[in-house]
Amino acid sequence: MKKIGITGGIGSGKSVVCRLFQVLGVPVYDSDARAKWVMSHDEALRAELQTAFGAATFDAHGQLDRPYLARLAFHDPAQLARLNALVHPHVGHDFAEWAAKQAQAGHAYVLKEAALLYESGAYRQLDHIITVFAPQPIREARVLRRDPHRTAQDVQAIIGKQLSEEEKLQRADFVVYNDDQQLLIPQVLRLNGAFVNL
Ligand SMILES: CC(C)(COP(=O)(O)OP(=O)(O)OC[C@H]1O[C@@H](n2cnc3c(N)ncnc32)[C@H](O)[C@@H]1O)[C@@H](O)C(=O)NCCC(=O)NCCS
Ligand SMILES: Nc1ncnc2c1ncn2[C@@H]1O[C@H](COP(=O)(O)OP(=O)(O)OP(=O)(O)O)[C@@H](O)[C@H]1O
Repeated sequence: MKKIGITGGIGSGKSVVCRLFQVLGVPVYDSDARAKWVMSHDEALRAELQTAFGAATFDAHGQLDRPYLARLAFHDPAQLARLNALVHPHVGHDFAEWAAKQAQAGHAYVLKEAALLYESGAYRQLDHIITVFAPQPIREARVLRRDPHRTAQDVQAIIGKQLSEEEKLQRADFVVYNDDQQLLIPQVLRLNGAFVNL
């Protein structure tokens, strides 16, 4: 079973493209969602996060305070590096377990969706990488529509923490253009046809 990564900057449309693959029956691992899950449920990681970022990391109900962590991490490279170093290894193990189960179920390939496949080193666990590309002004407008709590500066700060689109395009094995010019479904169907025969 092939493990294929799918990445792209914030607002590029990774989740939308993954939903199309899911419609075709392809299992998709959502790294963002799983990162949040392990940060909330893994007791050792919770303790490490609290030590690193203080009592305010979890609210009075024990829930992860994401806006607090976002303020810390997306505006301070040292804090972000610390957060990544704590969380990414857990996501890597969680993905390996998940992928082993999918292999037993007989799937030809699975997708791992993550904003940070190259930055986190996760690409090393994968056979091929797809980059979803959209120009920055389109990405910013999409995120501001999707996340009303974020300002344009917030989105630009996050973009500044991610690898440039040029580098992602250069390193990718496959590209999906989600630039409001090219149709998505034919691109996904073409890739699916290629992946089942890899
Ligand atoms: C800092 C946190 C709590 C902020 O949560 P919040 O709900 O505000 O934002 P959300 O998770 O939806 O992220 C918004 C977008 O920011 C980008 N982003 C997320 N984490 C990172 C990161 N570590 N570095 C750069 N960009 C990131 C992604 O494009 C993401 O979709 C959260 O992003 C987090 O826990 N990040 C660390 C884990 C991680 O690296 N996840 C990404 C893939 S494994
Ligand atoms: N082709 C498109 N046409 C219209 N809206 C789109 C298109 N692609 C994505 N969107 C919208 O743009 C927003 C961002 O897309 P999506 O959440 O898939 O991005 P993402 O790459 O997963 O972002 P993030 O890194 O933040 O998780 C969503 O609200 C989505 O519905």
